[in-house]
Amino acid sequence: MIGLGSYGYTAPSSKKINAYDVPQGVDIRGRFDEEFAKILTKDALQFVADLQREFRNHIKYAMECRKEAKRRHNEGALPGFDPATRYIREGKWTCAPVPPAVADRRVEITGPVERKMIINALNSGAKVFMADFEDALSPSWENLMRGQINLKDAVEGTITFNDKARNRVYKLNNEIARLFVRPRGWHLPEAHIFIDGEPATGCLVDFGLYFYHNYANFRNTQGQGFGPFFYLPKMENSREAKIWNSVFDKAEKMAGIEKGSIRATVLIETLPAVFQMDEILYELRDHSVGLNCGRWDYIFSYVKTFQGHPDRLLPDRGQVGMTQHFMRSYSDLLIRTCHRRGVHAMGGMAAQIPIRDDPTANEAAFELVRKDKQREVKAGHDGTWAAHPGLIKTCMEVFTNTMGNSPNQIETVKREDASNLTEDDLLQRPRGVRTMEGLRLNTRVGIQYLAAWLTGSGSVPLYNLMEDAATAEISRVQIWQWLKYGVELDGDGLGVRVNHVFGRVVEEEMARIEREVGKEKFKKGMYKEACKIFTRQCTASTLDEFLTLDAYNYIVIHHPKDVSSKL
Ligand SMILES: CC(=O)SCCNC(=O)CCNC(=O)[C@H](O)C(C)(C)COP(=O)(O)OP(=O)(O)OC[C@H]1O[C@@H](n2cnc3c(N)ncnc32)[C@H](O)[C@@H]1OP(=O)(O)O
Ligand SMILES: O=CC(=O)O
Ligand SMILES: [Mg+2]
Repeated sequence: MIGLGSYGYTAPSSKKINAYDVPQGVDIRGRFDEEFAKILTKDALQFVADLQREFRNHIKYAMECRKEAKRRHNEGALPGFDPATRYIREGKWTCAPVPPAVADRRVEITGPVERKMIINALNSGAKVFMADFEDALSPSWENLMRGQINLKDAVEGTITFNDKARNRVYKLNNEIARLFVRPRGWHLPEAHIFIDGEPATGCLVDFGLYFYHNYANFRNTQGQGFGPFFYLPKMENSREAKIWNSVFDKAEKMAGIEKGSIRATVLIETLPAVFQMDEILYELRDHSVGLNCGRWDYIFSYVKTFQGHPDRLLPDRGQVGMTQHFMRSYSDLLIRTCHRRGVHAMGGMAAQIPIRDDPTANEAAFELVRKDKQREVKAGHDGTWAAHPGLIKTCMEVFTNTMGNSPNQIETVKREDASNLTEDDLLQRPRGVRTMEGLRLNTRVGIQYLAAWLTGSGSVPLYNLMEDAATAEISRVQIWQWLKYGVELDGDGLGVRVNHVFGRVVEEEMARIEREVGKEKFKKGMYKEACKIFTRQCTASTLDEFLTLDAYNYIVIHHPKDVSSKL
């Protein structure tokens, strides 16, 4: 059952009785399940509702400020450093000391909050596992609630998974990675939970439920007295970090734990945020464990921020790597900023994954990952991300070759040279060409990713690369930008204009997808719906803010009748 566009903002029916035991003003519209009810307890929901009520206006204001910044950028303004907060950038202050439990983060594995993957990731040999409610997860009610159950079992140490088909039981090793959790971004609603007649804020649901059920166990078993630990995505301004800081203060108070127990790494993955790194750390200085280069969303954000600037069009997606001047400058400045403030400067995700059936291609993929990690560690990053357990050993070797036994490079690589980086360096136009193959690949990847997302998978392997919401966004906005400005594909020598061929490209790539995945899977999957959503967004006169916001309407499923009929 698909609730097409149904989450709206309608008030909950006063007659309906919830099977979940909810506090006043809270209405659960997702399917009832006895297992989910152990997460959606009255006390936990009360905590989420308290967060929602205290912070909803701050969040609304922050989202309005995003719109205002967008308006300025669309009128031609460039993002830059804020003169009003120069005193923070130039001031001598540091963040709270790094908790011993997470001093060494040289390799972090990431993955959705799926049961088997959580066990595999915690056992992978990585120092940290970032469990993802965000880029790697399709936020269906089932995925979110099961994700919470899985994390609770993981923190309790009791998580197991029985793969009956393969006759294999998964359980935790004695040594496991430290757990970080990434809630959704500020912009996403949770349409299965209404609070005072409005959908809850997605990230407050993710954070609130996880924190409520796990803080005590986590601090005892994982955090050596600190924690829980979080990754915070997609922020654009330090005012958004300030809200998180207040959320953490409130959570610590509720739990009766010391201020500064909760720690978070902020992803710098929007273009406006690169000019706010000091300010973001400053707001979170009691709760920070660093920043991370979220390179894929950053590239997406470059296009989004410059949607009104036809002189800043991107070349093919495959050419926008970390060695482009604007990307290298961002990583260098992030390292300098973090180390000056005493916290980790984390690298990002190379998209290559192991290729099982082709040893030569596999070695080439590993070599690309190796090079990317060498660049990161030599630049001064304290750790990096791996998409797959098969890559941990390689990443670990590269970081250990340079860092030896030191847990990080915070005190040893200061990168003062990066203090000379200017706004021009951070905004420099990416170089490269645009090709028909680039257009075709964007189309094929975008549609297949969205089809997977609509059917519950938020990260998938496509053409030997990891694809998730952030990488798919690049494919979408790149096509949008090329169409909007009638770009000529200059890399093939054919001089074809994108808007003359896009319709035909979509048809041909859909046919190719059908051939590649097979008729049966194509028919059963949501490829046609995905194609409709994707092409609508690519051809829209105004750029949609997020691919997943519109697509979310297709995965919202309300169950009021099922619930009341059970009573
Ligand atoms: C831009 C960003 O935000 S990056 C961060 C968000 N993105 C991610 O986290 C992506 C994480 N990676 C993945 O989801 C997966 O690696 C994929 C989808 C890219 C590839 O997955 P698969 O095709 O299943 O990989 P493959 O078949 O090689 O998996 C082999 C084994 O490794 C496991 N595995 C693969 N990736 C992971 C992972 N990230 N964490 C834990 N286990 C993993 C599989 O579950 C499988 O386990 P099994 O042998 O016990 O059955
Ligand atoms: O979240 C990470 C990114 O690269 O985007
Ligand atoms: Mg991201």
